[in-house]
Amino acid sequence: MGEAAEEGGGRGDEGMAALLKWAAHMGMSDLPLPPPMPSISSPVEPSSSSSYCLGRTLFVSYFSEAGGRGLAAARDLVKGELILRVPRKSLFTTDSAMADEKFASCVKRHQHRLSPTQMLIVCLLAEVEKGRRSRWYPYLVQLPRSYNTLANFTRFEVQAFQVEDAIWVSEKAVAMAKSEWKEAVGLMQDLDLKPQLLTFRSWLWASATVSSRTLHIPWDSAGCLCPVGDLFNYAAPDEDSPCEKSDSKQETTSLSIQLLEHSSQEGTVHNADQPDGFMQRLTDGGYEENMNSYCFYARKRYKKGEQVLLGYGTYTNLELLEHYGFVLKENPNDKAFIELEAEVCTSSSWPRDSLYIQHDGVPSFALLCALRLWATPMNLRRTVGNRIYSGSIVSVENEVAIMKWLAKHCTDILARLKTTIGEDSMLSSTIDKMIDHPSCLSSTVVLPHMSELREFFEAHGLTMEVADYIGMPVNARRPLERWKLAIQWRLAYKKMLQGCVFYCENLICCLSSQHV
Ligand SMILES: C[S@@+](CC[C@H](N)C(=O)[O-])C[C@H]1O[C@@H](n2cnc3c(N)ncnc32)[C@H](O)[C@@H]1O
Repeated sequence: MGEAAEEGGGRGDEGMAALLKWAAHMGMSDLPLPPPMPSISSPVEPSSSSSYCLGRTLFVSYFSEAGGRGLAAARDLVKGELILRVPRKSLFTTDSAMADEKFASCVKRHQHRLSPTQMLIVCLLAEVEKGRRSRWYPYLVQLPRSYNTLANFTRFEVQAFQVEDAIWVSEKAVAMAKSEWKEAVGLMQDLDLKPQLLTFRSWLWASATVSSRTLHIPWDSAGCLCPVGDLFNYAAPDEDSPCEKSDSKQETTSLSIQLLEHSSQEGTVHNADQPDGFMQRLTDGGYEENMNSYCFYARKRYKKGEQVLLGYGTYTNLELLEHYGFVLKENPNDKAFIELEAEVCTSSSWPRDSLYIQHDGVPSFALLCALRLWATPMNLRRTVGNRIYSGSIVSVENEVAIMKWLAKHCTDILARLKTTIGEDSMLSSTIDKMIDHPSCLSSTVVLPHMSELREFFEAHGLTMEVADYIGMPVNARRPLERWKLAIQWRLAYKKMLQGCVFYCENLICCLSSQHV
């Protein structure tokens, strides 16, 4: 997308200022209700202090450690208060594009063959083609130019995951993107889109835009693109928030903000029991029919200048990578799936996806139950079944046996993976240096990683020697970033397994001393 912004950057200050001016014109506001008179409104206006300011509440800023470009609090914010309202007319949906009759009649001929998400992707590409004629032009030019979602990973980058499960998920994401593109090409040709927009590359861009930026709306399962509202970066949902613990995700919307359970006329609900004076909301955003707008609320207190974050949903690191193109260093919802003997899975009725190691190294409840049952002699399983399902251990012997088995199993898996935790950490910081200082390669390269580095260069048609001499090519930045993401992912995976070994060894120690 020639004119779109670099992720986290933008087409300079002017582009962002133009977007915010456009947002003000479209009626975006930090006020709960549309003001009665335009003259006394407080729209999202570039203020005199900063052209990046949205009304009195938010401003666009850059956060190198959490998401790049994002939104910050322009004043102290109270938990639960409305911070941004985006009117329906500025949301980009399939419906918006279908307002054009010629476009709509062409699309309808293909509609039954394409999913709602494919339709939205086509609509986005058609809107991009309009260039300056598009109503959303100031928004479209601020979209990232490229993404690091899984479907963009090359063969080398996919192999860098090392773990079979992750490789399989990535290959599936790449294959899915290709087949969805092939299904949609006929419609795009009928719409007479420019050849440049018919390519798989353009499709990947548009589908990653939809995957990483859409919000849930009740009338279209593909969701909507929400200008300015999609500048909020992600923080994992708080562990104490009841609905955010839920595993359920919106299938097709990516910033999967569930609908607000209720909303008052003013958009905030007073509740004397809450320290902040606001009813605790179940979510931090949603489409509100009575406001005819997408509304965003502060999920917690924010100090002036702090980044304001949104909980898109509960995701593992692999899911974050698949849909959004990033991983969290500390992700309380991350999970490590390990190979299990068929009998472990069949010995209990727990679904396979509930058998995993948690981010802190502790085996999931279901995994513990399944292992306890598996380690119980067949003829006793029925007798102890109830105890196991209520979370109790069967016996010290049984518990020690499964802990020993699990610790050994994790150790064996770690030993089979090509690199160690230490090597991955070093490689990750080497890549950081290569990204930051592409011209001084030889001083940044650390010897243990020569073979993987060599493979990286070969995958990009370079030799180490040439790259060392001329430095990293500028266009290697994105591949380096994706490679680093794969390494960060496998590092987090290995740490979970190592954490599990520690957990098991500790428990064995405790149980053995108690038993004695
Ligand atoms: C809805 S957009 C948020 C705004 C985005 N930073 C921008 O510049 O347009 C979601 C994207 O922001 C980035 N992002 C959001 N939260 C992040 C986080 N906690 N860490 C790293 N990247 C994040 C990811 O690239 C993700 O796909």
